[in-house]
Amino acid sequence: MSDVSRTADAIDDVRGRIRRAVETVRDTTPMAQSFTNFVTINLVANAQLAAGGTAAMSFLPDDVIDTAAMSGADYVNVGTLLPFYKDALPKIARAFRKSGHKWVLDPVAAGIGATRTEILRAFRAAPPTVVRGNASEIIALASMWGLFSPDAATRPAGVESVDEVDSSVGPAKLLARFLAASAPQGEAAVAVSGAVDLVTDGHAVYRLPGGSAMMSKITGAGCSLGGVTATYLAVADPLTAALAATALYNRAGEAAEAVSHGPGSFQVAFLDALWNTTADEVAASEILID
Ligand SMILES: Nc1ncnc2c1ncn2[C@@H]1O[C@H](COP(=O)(O)OP(=O)(O)O)[C@@H](O)[C@H]1O
Ligand SMILES: Cc1ncsc1CCOP(=O)(O)O
Ligand SMILES: [Mg+2]
Repeated sequence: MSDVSRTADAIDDVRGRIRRAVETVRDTTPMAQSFTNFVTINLVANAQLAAGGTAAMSFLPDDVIDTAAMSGADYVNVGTLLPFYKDALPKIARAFRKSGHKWVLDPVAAGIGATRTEILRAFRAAPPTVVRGNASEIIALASMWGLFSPDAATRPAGVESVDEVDSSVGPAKLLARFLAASAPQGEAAVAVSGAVDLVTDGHAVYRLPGGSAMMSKITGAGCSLGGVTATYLAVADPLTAALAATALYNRAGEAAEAVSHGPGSFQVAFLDALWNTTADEVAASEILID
């Protein structure tokens, strides 16, 4: 078989898995619990509902750990931190590891602040199944876990990326391999968002163009993408979950841009589009494999 037909077969297989993940979420309404920031918590829950899942938000370790037993996967986002999170989050991560519970980490603003760095460093010993972030966050996390040495020009960012998605390919692959080697199921994924999104399982690199620049004019497009990735992770393998959520976001962003007039109406239209975009439309998304 030629390389071209092998790649075509691989893409067909990926498209089938994406379609099934989107349909299974809509058919089975899985719960994905979140421990997330105060800024965008409402959009995360609404996006999970619009994608077809259900949401549950909590910050208390005993509550999160008990609810995880009923949750297909969890979402942890370190965007806004409180002092007690320094103990709570590593405790929660260790409990997830012990029970083999799948979870998505969004390392918002990785590299900023001693408390955030301490929490993110602690996750190295009890790692997530999927990391989803912008390019700067992925580079910073891979660097603080000692998987990669950034050049002197790399600097910590706030919640917005200061790096191009392409500059995160190496760190994203190293991070995904580390996660897979630590995962009870032996599989993991890293998703990097931007104008052209990138998803990797540590071996293949998938690029997904599309979406809308308006997604960076509302707060929480990235956070809610992480929450919806957890919704798909409840029913699918990590790579499929990351690809399905990323592709759904790109199609929904385009649909919302076409009917909205600014950030306010864009957010409303975007939730409608998460609900209305079909599994076939998500699966037919342009996907380029390296
Ligand atoms: N310029 C852009 N063009 C198209 N889509 C974009 C653009 N910027 C961000 N997005 C989309 O917005 C969502 C959030 O990505 P991003 O803004 O990188 O996350 P974060 O908010 O965590 O920094 C993703 O679905 C991404 O594809
Ligand atoms: C503005 C802000 N500040 C702390 S968390 C947060 C939300 C970030 O959301 P996103 O990463 O989805 O843009
Ligand atoms: Mg973000």
